Amino acid sequence: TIWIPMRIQSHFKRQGITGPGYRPIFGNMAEIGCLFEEATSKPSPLHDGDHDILPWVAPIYHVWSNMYGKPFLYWAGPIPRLAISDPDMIREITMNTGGGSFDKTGFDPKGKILFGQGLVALLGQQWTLHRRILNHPFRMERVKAGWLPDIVSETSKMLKKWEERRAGRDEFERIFMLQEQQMQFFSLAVESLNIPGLRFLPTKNNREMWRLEKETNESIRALTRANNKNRDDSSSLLSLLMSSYKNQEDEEEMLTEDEIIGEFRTFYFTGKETSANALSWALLLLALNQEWQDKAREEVVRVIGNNKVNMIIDETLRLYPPIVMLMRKAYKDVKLGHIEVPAGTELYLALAALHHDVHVWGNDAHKFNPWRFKESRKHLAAFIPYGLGPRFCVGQTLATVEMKTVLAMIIRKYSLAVSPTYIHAPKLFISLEPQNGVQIILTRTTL
Ligand code: HEM
Repeated sequence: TIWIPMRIQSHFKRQGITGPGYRPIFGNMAEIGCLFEEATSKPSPLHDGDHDILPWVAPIYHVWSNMYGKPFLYWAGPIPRLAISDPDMIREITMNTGGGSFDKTGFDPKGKILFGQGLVALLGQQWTLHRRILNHPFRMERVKAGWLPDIVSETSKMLKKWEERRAGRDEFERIFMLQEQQMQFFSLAVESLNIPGLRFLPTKNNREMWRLEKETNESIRALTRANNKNRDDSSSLLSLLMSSYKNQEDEEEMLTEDEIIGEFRTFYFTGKETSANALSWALLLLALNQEWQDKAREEVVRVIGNNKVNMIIDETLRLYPPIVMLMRKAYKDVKLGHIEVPAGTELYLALAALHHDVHVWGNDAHKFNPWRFKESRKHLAAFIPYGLGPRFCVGQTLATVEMKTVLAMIIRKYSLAVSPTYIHAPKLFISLEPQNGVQIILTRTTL
């Protein structure tokens, strides 16, 4: 806790990389806590359509990169973290994830309570097996045949609810609600200091988390069993997860019931939070930019391709990426550009900083300008809301189809304006969310 971190710190210093100094045992955890608290205590201004969100959603990156330059080194307890936003380095790390030098960081056991033991958390052989199976339900043809009708009918129901202002609740909504409560506890646990063994003690919060976990698992188990009886709906995610697949050696591979529950919990979080928040940001940006709303509505009504809707979604994901940073770890001593990175260093890939980098995107980097996506990509790793390399988002096609459909259905029917009660406060909760929601005034279009 003293000698090794000091040695690593000097190793980086010799290469010109500095940062907030190491403090024994706790590293920079106290400063990180303060920076986040300060960031979330005040709303973010939204002057002249300026969406510079870094001070709010990645305050440690914003403050320390200005103080120490890029990249810089900070300490998660006794673990060194190198914070990076250089697209070449990010490409090298993400493309080579799982290849021996870099991989995801071992998953924080606290995360299990939210994600279950699903794809996001797995490494090595187990990840390869799950990913091979899970690629199937998310292919475009499956998304169109299996998910799109549900997306359309659920969105119609939502629009009807907006009109009728009433809410129903079935088993799926119950699981979402349980997961949302779990997220509050998860966030508290992540913000608090990592005391080994604390998560096993029957504290009030831990007991509540265990109860929620048990209830969620039971609800999913009930769904699985019901699905087992009624297997004609072969396109549902659950049925596809319960099917077997042939691997390259022509052997049958199948997930166990517990593995299915783990993946299902992963998807409740990864599938819902990210896309729902991205859609909220897209609605806000459209409400703030009438001219783009009109362009998109015209496109949707006349069914003339969907380039502008795509561009709007990409620009939303650039300005407000639901996943603000990716974490990796160097498992061997590696050379990253000109930097020698010792094994055990964690790599904080500052995705939001990359998306807002004026050197990559120009002086209007913080402005909403979907036109920028008309041109071909500047750099493979300049725009990576879904990640890059082998661990890129398995649900990307589903998310894109879902967001396009929902957005198109909303703007076809309503014109949007930001409510005067809206307070702009982007917050990194687990994904990037509007801290106080997005209040929008909907007016029925005459179309
Ligand atoms: C706007 C919506 C979404 C965004 C921005 C997003 C973003 C991401 C990103 C950045 C990663 C890579 C994480 C890393 O490299 O460490 C990822 C992975 C993942 N995403 Fe998404 N995602 C979205 C929607 C979805 C949906 C709809 C699903 C499923 C229903 C999903 C399931 C997953 C899973 C399971 C992984 C882990 C993949 C693996 O490790 O092999 N995501 N997502």
